[in-house]
Amino acid sequence: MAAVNEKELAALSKRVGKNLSKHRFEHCLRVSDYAVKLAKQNGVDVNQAAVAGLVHDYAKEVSKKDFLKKIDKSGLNPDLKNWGNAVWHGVVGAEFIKDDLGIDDPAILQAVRLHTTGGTHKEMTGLDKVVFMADYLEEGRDFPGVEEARQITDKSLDQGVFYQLAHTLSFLAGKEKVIYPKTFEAYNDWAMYLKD
Ligand SMILES: Nc1ncnc2c1ncn2[C@@H]1O[C@H](COP(=O)(O)OP(=O)(O)O)[C@@H](O)[C@H]1O
Repeated sequence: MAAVNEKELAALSKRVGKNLSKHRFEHCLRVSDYAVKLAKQNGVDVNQAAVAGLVHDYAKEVSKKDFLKKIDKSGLNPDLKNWGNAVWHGVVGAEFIKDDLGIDDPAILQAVRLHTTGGTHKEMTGLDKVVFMADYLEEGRDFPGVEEARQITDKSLDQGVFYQLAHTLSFLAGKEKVIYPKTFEAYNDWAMYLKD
């Protein structure tokens, strides 16, 4: 991707901020910063990391009605309609980012699509992993184990991805929540990949 200068990033940031509450926007700014840090550590394009981190939750506050409309308009799999905001804001959110913000870099859009669910080790690019982990580890996060997760990720981005998948599955199951199957598939794939 062409380099994004400070001015372009500031303009994008303003547009993202208009679509989000203050606390959500501040999370996006921190995810962007953490994504840049992880990108530098892992030889990933820093511009793409900054932009993908900034926009990853752009659609987080979109209404159910507008998500359902977008699924139809963008020709996405109608099965998505059976899910909710947790899945939509990434998978369908990428369509809002393309249509409203004019971001058409497929690498950035994919990182947004995968930022909640993760994906298999073959599917996830360095950028996808950086954004997935930055969302989990940004400086405002304070769940038990976050420091351990940061240390693991500093040593190995792949181990960080696996840690997050395992802990998110266990967290959601502990709360008896519905879990999007892609995350199970991703977990099994990473377990086989890293443990063999
Ligand atoms: N595989 C999954 N299936 C269903 N819900 C999930 C899954 N993974 C995460 N979630 C939940 O979706 C919500 C959004 O998560 P996430 O996208 O990681 O946060 P953010 O909104 O900061 O980007 C959280 O409540 C999280 O617990």
